[in-house]
Amino acid sequence: MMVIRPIRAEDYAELYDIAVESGHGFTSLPVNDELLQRKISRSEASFAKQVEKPGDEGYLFVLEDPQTGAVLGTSAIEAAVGLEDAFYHYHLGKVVHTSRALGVYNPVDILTLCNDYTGVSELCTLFLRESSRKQNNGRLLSKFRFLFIAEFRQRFADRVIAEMRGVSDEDGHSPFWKWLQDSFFSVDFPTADYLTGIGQKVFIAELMPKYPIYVSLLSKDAQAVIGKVHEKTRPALALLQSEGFSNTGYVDIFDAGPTVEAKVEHIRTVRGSRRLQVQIGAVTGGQPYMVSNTKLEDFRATWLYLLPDENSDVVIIPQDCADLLQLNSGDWVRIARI
Ligand SMILES: CC(C)(COP(=O)(O)OP(=O)(O)OC[C@H]1O[C@@H](n2cnc3c(N)ncnc32)[C@H](O)[C@@H]1OP(=O)(O)O)[C@@H](O)C(=O)NCCC(=O)NCCSC(=O)CCC(=O)O
Ligand SMILES: NC(=[NH2+])NCCC[C@H](N)C(=O)O
Repeated sequence: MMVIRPIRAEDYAELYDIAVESGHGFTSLPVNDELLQRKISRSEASFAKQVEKPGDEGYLFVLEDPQTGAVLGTSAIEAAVGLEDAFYHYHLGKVVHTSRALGVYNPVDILTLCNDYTGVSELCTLFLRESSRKQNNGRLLSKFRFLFIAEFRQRFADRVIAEMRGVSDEDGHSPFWKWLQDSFFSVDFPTADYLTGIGQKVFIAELMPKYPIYVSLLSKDAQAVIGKVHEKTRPALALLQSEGFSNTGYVDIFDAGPTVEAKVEHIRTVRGSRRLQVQIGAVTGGQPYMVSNTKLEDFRATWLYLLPDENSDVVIIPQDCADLLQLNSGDWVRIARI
């Protein structure tokens, strides 16, 4: 059994290793000591804070192997984006150029710079170390966040997005950025992505093309990757799609990776989750479920086989799981199918 828990200061060295492993285009984990330290302390403060509505909180979790204490992956939720500084996207829209007299009808795609997602919650920083990409680790690391959101609903907005990493190669070359770089910026993609990750985003407003861009005027290579995800990000996208997330035309301004969104009330795990009271005992058979306790700073989640009764508010949890999630008989848990 693996366990999800809030990140702690002692996890710094492992978070640093994960930042290195996550590679180019992984905006939220730049390889920068001070920034990674700050991410941990901001997360600790967010879990400790009294919150009535979403603000500048960032909740960063890790997946731990309780047998060894090793940190196997990370997963995070930003309560509300774009409240401190502007949060940009391109929106892929259409205009129709038509002339009845000439019998011409030309629908064309355009990209428009916008801040439409200001104030929404964001899922981010999903990373599982290669050797742990097995069993339900990846599913748990992505989906437990919906148990947390359902449990602490007032801490999040009504809409949730995730920016999926777009196409770039091993050396950090992005076909979409290449076009922007040649025409408007002079820095390379890893530099632009790094500056964004450490919060130095002013250059975007200063240098980004302000007027809508006709997609047909971009290089063919740039056009080909609009709305496409990085090969290694396909499983992350599949997991969110299975929860009902979809793309409505918004793409990343640097690598044109798709942003997906869902209303909290429509997210499959949020809708299907149940709050039940714990009875400790043996479980044989059953179905795979995610389970979390209902604590904030001591939040814990895992997955295991359970046999919840549709008509009862009580669920039987085995002792080892109760220990892992810090549960006693009579405590409340939230469960959902994984
Ligand atoms: C995302 C994870 C954690 C997922 O873990 P695993 O790879 O073990 O997942 P998995 O269980 O094997 O696969 C999850 C689901 O994706 C499907 N799947 C696997 N490979 C696929 C592919 N090439 N194309 C389409 N679907 C694919 C599987 O069938 C499965 O669905 P079924 O179970 O239905 O069969 C990992 O791949 C990872 O760390 N990737 C690299 C980092 C990364 O790019 N992270 C996302 C950045 S973007 C971000 O962070 C924002 C998004 C977010 O926070 O959620
Ligand atoms: N299009 C992008 N590169 N967006 C960033 C993707 C990575 C991921 N959302 C993160 O937390 O960093």
